[in-house]
Amino acid sequence: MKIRKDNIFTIFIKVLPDIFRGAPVHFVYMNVVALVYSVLWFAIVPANNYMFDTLIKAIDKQVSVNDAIVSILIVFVVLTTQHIFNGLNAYNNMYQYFKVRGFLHRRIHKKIDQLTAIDFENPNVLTDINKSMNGCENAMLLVNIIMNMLVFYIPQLLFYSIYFYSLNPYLVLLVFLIFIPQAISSILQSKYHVNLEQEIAPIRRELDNYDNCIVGHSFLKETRLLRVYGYFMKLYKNTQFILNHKSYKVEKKVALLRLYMALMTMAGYIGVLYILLYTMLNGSISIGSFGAVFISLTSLLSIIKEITFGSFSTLSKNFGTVLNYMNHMNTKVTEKISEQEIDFSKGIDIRNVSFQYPNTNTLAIDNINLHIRNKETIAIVGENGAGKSTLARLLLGLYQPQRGTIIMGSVQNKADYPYISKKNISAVFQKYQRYALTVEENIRISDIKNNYEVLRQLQNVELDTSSKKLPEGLQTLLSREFGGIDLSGGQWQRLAIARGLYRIHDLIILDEPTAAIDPLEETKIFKMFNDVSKDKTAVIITHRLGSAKIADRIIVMEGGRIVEEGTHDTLMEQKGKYAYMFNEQVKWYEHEVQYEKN
Ligand SMILES: Nc1ncnc2c1ncn2[C@@H]1O[C@H](COP(=O)(O)OP(=O)(O)OP(=O)(O)O)[C@@H](O)[C@H]1O
Repeated sequence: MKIRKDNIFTIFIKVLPDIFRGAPVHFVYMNVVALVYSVLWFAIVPANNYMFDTLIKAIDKQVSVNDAIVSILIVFVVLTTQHIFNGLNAYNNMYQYFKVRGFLHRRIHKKIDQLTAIDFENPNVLTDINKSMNGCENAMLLVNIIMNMLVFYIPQLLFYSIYFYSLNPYLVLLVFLIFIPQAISSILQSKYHVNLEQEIAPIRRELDNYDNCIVGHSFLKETRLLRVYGYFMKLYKNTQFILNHKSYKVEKKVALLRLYMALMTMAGYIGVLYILLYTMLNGSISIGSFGAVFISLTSLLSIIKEITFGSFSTLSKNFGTVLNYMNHMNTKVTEKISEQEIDFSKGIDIRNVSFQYPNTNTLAIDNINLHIRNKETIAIVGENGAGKSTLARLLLGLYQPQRGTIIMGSVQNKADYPYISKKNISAVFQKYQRYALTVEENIRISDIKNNYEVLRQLQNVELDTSSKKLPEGLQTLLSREFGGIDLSGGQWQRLAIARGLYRIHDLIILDEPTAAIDPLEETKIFKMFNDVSKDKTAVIITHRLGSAKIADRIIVMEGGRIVEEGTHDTLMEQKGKYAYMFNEQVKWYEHEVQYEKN
């Protein structure tokens, strides 16, 4: 749900509970301190008034020197207490900022966790996430600024108004005339900045992407080797130019607006001084009152400036990102039913399943029908882009098919069916993750509470755990960035497979996790995998057809469809696509062996 029509105050009401919940006691304490500070801030005006009048009377000997000293002391005490509360205020703001920021970040992460895998294939969702991270801190700022208005600035204006009214009612009118142009300016600025934020958020994400390509650790080796620094730098510069150009245009408009409004404020200021002088000269107010008001005018003007140029301008600049935060928190998430154990005794039924990625116009999976028997090992083969990984993700329930149903026991995966986390499913992906954790944590990450046989899984995948390779055994940290060691690509893949096997499962999917392992080793791993998965349902996706032979059945995919299926022998007899691909691979290996011999 996109929030479009909200204004600063309705958004304030909506985000207030979030900010309050982040640090409730502190929120109350902070605002009480700000209110007391507000009273003290104003108290200097009557204190000055009293001091000036007493000093003038002391010169005329109407009061004693002691009275004069007391009047100065009063000003001194008010000023000192003001400073103390100012410090308290600053400290409170800082403390509350860190506490609430942590709380809001956790909320955003929780929300992201509720999104489904397919949401992440949608660029708009990625943009929203990026924008909401900016927005959450600004949501905090928005609440703090408005609360500050309510407990500090508005009481100030009220005190000043009463005081000025008591001197001359016209003074109040003029003060508000100073304020109005500033308020109009702030509303307009807010509008400009909201529009700007909506426009530049995708550009900023693009810029971050190029930035990552230039300085990101994972890109470094490839970008250095390919010498593409210049290429990305050019893209970065162009995008930055567009971003800056759009921002400059809006900032220029805002600067002009502020200039006009500042001129109007100055006119009002001169008006107030004129009335004051006139009122003093006709004897309606004392010299002390004139002095106190004259000094307080500077203070009042700084308050109005702070409200409009400072607080309101910050608010208006960042208002757009707060809307993004709200939009993200209001994103409709697929209804999630807590974890369930799936009954695979009747196998898996894939019925008329079709699937299309967001923002594409072709089907990645095109009307697939397949029954996978319980404890069967299926190999899925096919050329790049045939739909193998997409089918795997549908089986895992990461994506929901737009048409058709996948039935696993009592659970169905189909459009608009509630999302269910599955307890007894495991997988190893093509792009598995390399966690900067210890070896043991890398394996146990999905089930950290239980201590199954980590070592056995490492032996299964034949990962060398000797002290030469892993100086601290299972507790060896795998990350150079944090002072640990790194593994080779093949070793990381073995570790990822061990992680997949470690998770208790009845269905396991290996989506080509063996690309960095040589063909002979891969066959060995698949044989081992076949042994340990005898009583499990297993799906293996591979490009090396020699490895597919170990499966009970081979599925050949092309253009999102199943074009052949059977055992290795029956498929070879059919002399179709599989036989062709297999023979081509054999020829290639024979050629490689011959080449090695020569
Ligand atoms: N995130 C995505 N967004 C849009 N289209 C996608 C996305 N991922 C895959 N596709 C498209 O869906 C089709 C199937 O892709 P898929 O990754 O399932 O193929 P595959 O058989 O696993 O390929 P490979 O062997 O190269 O891994 C392809 O046409 C691909 O371009």
